[in-house]
Amino acid sequence: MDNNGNWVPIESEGDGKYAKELEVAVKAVHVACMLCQKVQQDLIFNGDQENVQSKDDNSPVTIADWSVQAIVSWILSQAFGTENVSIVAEEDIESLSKSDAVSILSSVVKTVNDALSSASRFGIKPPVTNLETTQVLEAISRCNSSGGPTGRFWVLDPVDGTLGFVRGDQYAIALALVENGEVVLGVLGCRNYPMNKEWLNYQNGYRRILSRLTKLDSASWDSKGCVLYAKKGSKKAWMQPLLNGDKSVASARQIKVSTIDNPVLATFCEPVEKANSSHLFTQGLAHSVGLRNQPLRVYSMVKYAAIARGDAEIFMKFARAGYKEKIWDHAAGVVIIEEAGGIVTDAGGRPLDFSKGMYLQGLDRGIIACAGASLHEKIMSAVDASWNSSSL
Ligand SMILES: Nc1ncnc2c1ncn2[C@@H]1O[C@H](COP(=O)(O)OS(=O)(=O)O)[C@@H](OP(=O)(O)O)[C@H]1O
Ligand SMILES: [Mg+2]
Ligand SMILES: [Mg+2]
Ligand SMILES: [Mg+2]
Repeated sequence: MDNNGNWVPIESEGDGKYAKELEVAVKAVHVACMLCQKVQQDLIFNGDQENVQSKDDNSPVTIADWSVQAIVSWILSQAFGTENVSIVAEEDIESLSKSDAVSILSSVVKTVNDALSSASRFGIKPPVTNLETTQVLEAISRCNSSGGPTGRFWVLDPVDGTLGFVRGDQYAIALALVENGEVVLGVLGCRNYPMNKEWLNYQNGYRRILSRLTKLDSASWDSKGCVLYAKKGSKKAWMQPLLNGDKSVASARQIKVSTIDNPVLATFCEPVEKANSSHLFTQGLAHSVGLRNQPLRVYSMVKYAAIARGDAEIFMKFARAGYKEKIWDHAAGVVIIEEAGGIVTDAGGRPLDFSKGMYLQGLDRGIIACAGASLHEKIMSAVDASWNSSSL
């Protein structure tokens, strides 16, 4: 919102640097949110379980993950020219190209073309004719950059929190632009994170609220969700309601982190799965710092969105020893929190390093994001005090 409390359009953001990149990225994420909503609805309400596969590490991947990667890659290439677009992204086409994946591949191609046929509602020019299977596979596999310290590349997590996605819960579409090792733009699409924060109350479970609401009023489910974005150095982060496709440019309002700096009043969020972050360690840490509120366990980078919007004050992730964090799980969220006024570092207080390829190399123990410096210092000291006695 501007100083008078009005919503302002996306074009008014900043000095014009990266303006086209931001505009295209935000539109692409809106299209991707629409695509995901349709796939999740089919998955949950029609039980289309054949559209969920298991990767070698047993983590899930769905037609939405591949379709979003294809569509974002295609939109970026159309806007900037294939030769100018380099993308580091989570998915590849190995399993999609196998002979037993014919049906899932055709679902991906159909999902991509269906979404592209509605893309003009979001200001994206669709292809003249439907994309062929080979074009879809090519768009997915073009996202094969390995990142690094120089030049410009996009970082895409087509569906972050795929587990939440298949469970009918929270997930995010995360797109960032990195230049010379620094994240310069971040966009997060949170289809199931309403503008109104009450819905993030995990003690009730998103899915339960969803099913109750869907019975009562399916129209209001359709209008939920938000897209957050920020440009490095602007000191501003923005939130748009998800477009229903009736306007090509939505207005946005500025978001800021919470002003709460007293741990007694603060809320921390963390991954839902114990396998992804030690709940035992954060429980001890929370106790020692004096955090009283129950942790908000949320799938995906919606946790970063919650900090940036001021709905929670602390995010912690302590993965098991040996796990290497991927840049696409953090890039967009980090710049959005920082520009909203917050701090994101590893447990040693160093900024996350996006310049060393697809992994966050040299990460010290875990990730700590806070609304303010005083909370951040308290958490870091508590980690130091309890680390050696932990089994991490
Ligand atoms: N073992 C392990 N430890 C830590 N992190 C892991 C691990 N395995 C996977 N991942 C990555 O975690 C991403 C999901 O993180 P979340 O914070 O959403 O976790 S949770 O589902 O809420 O528990 C998830 O992102 P998506 O694959 O995009 O869903 C993974 O990149
Ligand atoms: Mg992810
Ligand atoms: Mg993912
Ligand atoms: Mg995954």
